[in-house]
Amino acid sequence: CSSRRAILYVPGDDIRKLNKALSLDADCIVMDCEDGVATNRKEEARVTIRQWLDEGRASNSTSEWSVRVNSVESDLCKEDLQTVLGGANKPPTLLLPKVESKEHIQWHMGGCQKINLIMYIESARAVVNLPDICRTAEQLSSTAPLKPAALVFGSDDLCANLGVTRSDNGTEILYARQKLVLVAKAFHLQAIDMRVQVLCFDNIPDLDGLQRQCEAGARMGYTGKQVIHPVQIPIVQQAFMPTAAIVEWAEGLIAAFQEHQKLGKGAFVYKGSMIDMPLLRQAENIIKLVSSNTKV
Ligand SMILES: CC(=O)SCCNC(=O)CCNC(=O)[C@H](O)C(C)(C)COP(=O)(O)OP(=O)(O)OC[C@H]1O[C@@H](n2cnc3c(N)ncnc32)[C@H](O)[C@@H]1OP(=O)(O)O
Ligand SMILES: O=CC(=O)O
Ligand SMILES: [Mg+2]
Repeated sequence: CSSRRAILYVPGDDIRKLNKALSLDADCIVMDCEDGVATNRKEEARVTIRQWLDEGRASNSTSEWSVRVNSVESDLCKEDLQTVLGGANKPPTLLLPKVESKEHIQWHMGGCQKINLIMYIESARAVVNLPDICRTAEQLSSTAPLKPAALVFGSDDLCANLGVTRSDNGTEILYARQKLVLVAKAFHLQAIDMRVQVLCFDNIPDLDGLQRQCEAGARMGYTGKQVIHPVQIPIVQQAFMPTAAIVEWAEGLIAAFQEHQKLGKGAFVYKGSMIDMPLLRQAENIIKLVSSNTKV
């Protein structure tokens, strides 16, 4: 499956921004019913999203047009699901915020079309229960029309839940950020990183800061990031795409590895480094990442 590098939030009730998103190149567009939508606009958001799906408005877009519903514990989730999934044209991916326990994903949906499920981890309870949540999602996916696809690190809600004042690099929530990647990999889920908290000074987004945070996330094993503004999309997409030099290194390493295997050598030196099986796996990861990213 292709990985979602830049996932862009668009408030589901904001038709101007939805139209704008048609011209953008985000990997995944999240039509939001949750925190980007005012409480008195929730119905407007779900109805607008249903209309977009019914009319196939994004059918020519190369982005994945998905929907974030409200959390199971809000009073809004059931109605969101009924409206958003209650038509012939279903979104390919559903994002479920504030998943806290396995009980939150033990809910049912009608229909037989498989829908990707992206789960938000954004509270202390969710971080503690994370393996249990993923295991339950995996088990349910054999019978439910849901296919667990990714975990999102919801740093804003996590900070609010913990009472944390976050610095730019997020040291205060590093443990949770790393735990999410670890558990995601254990359950073959994509790990999608936190959004940058500070967007701008005088309305000029801090794109260098964004780039640095993407690179740090990529080093930790994240392969995508949440964004809220169009200018952030290309920075994120590029940061989560290996450079040509790295791809060349990986291809060369794989070829050299195969040659040395034929010679009966499991370890050898390539471009000044000792290479053995784990390095081959790293090189294969890079090639896999390139082929799973359809947009450049
Ligand atoms: C923690 C979380 O859960 S994050 C998710 C919840 N938050 C959100 O969804 C916020 C999403 N982002 C936004 O709503 C906006 O970017 C804001 C409110 C922060 C700023 O909006 P604006 O003041 O309109 O920004 P700005 O003037 O720089 O926008 C430039 C252009 O990009 C468009 N744009 C801005 N953000 C978005 C977006 N998220 N999606 C699509 N288009 C957008 C604007 O409509 C404008 O286009 P236009 O001139 O053709 O109308
Ligand atoms: O939903 C995202 C978050 O950071 O909270
Ligand atoms: Mg959140």
